[in-house]
Amino acid sequence: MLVRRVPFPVEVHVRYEGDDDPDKCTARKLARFDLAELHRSARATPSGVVLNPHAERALSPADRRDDSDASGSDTDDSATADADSDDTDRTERLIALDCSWETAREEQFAIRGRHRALPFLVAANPVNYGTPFQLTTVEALAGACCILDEREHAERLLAKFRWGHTFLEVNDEPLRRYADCEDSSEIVAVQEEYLAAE
Ligand SMILES: C[S@@+](CC[C@H](N)C(=O)[O-])C[C@H]1O[C@@H](n2cnc3c(N)ncnc32)[C@H](O)[C@@H]1O
Repeated sequence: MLVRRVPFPVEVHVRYEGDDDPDKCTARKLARFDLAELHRSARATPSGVVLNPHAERALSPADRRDDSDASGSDTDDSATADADSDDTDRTERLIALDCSWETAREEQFAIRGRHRALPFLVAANPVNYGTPFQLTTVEALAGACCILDEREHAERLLAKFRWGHTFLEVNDEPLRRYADCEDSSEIVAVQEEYLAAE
């Protein structure tokens, strides 16, 4: 099957819980620079690709295919899946939930959209440096942009953080390999290699 990838812009949205240290909050900083829109309730948050570490399906380039078969091959896995997404809307929306890791339980992610977990990537922020999977909001959004072939957008987001470029450096190889994958199952196979080497 021919898969056509069309470059189209990514909108960055954050469901902002506000229970984390505001001075260290990466989502607030993104919003200050107009790089993300914060939403105070799930209801006010638009639907899109929800970055959810509890999701069963891994984010993959298939999540932005301009291909009507893509929804059949990589369907929504969440009870909160978007029922009213508009196929003609060419803007991909990435949604993160900014809250403290202590409160980031599964039920917190009751946000409309296609829920996706990020594959193995390590944090580069000073608080969790070197920890796999537990990324800050900006790292998660930037990682997702790279997987969706929007590396420049990732660089724009991370440029506001002193340590931002380190995230792309330490994850350079996996991010490039993930971006070359076809779908979620390929991503998981690549991820296995990194997990085995841990
Ligand atoms: C729990 S919050 C912590 C935010 C932190 N206080 C900050 O200032 O950036 C991080 C958010 O990034 C996204 N995220 C982080 N790691 C992820 C992963 N492995 N898979 C999917 N999403 C992830 C989720 O939306 C998650 O709720």
